[in-house]
Amino acid sequence: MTPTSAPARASIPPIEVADVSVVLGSSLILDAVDLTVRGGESVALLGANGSGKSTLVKTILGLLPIRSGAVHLFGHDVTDRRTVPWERVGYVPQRVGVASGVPATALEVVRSGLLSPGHPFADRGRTARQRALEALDAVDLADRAQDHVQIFSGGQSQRVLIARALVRSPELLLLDEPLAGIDRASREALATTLAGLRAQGLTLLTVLHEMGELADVVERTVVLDEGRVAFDGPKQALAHDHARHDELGHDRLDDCEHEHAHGSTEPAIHHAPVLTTSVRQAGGVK
Ligand SMILES: Nc1ncnc2c1ncn2[C@@H]1O[C@H](COP(=O)(O)OP(=O)(O)OP(=O)(O)O)[C@@H](O)[C@H]1O
Repeated sequence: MTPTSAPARASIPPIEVADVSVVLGSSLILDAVDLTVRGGESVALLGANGSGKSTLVKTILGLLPIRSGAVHLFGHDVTDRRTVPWERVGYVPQRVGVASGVPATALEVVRSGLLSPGHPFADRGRTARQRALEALDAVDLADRAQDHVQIFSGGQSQRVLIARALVRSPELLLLDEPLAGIDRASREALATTLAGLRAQGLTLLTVLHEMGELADVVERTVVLDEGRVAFDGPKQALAHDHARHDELGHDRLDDCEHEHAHGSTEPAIHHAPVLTTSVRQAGGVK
């Protein structure tokens, strides 16, 4: 097999979701979803509860059966798991409690990110330790390496999970609701961490309920609505749409839980707004 050349590698999108439908139980959860994320992009995946965000992320990772369409990670079909370069992909699941009753230090949790099928001892040795310390340093927790994760706050736990995802130096990071349930200071620390990763060229796909502190880290937003892509475009276009709430009236915004004062001229970027026809037609929807 001819090795892929560097320019060809660079032009292959980290994520390519083409016309993907997913059925779980007897329900169509994803309906003909298209999503291409190019190298170095930072994309927020927004949508109301149950719109299919986590399902899409798990589908991208090849964890759920695809009814139709195809998902490629770095050009490799995810249904053929053995061919996918998983070391180039990091995943931070929806917070599952980093401690989970297991007495482990932050360093041990992060080292466990080096384990993979066929490499049962990859977390051992000096190099593994060094890599784990570097990953903890990237989330500003190197000084807490020997602390037990049971005593960590929600935000610190989230950063440990990010460090675990970073320990294999991935080029693509998928994060499922990293801001959920953590205090403001931790959210700001996370935003700083992700901004730093983005500056290093990492590709980011982040599931969010609202952009909040991550607004500056995101350049493009994709909104799911009942399993379909309802919007895909620059975050500014979505902010503009949301700022029109007052003109539209709340009967069009029955999914709105945002906190900004209506009547404010400040555009706010939140979770899945009910999109207006104008934005759908303005080229935001693909
Ligand atoms: N294994 C499953 N079997 C059947 N239905 C499922 C399964 N997993 C998820 N669903 C359903 O799929 C829909 C989408 O769920 P998903 O978790 O992807 O939504 P989400 O947008 O991530 O929501 P949230 O913001 O609440 O996390 C929901 O209606 C959910 O109940």
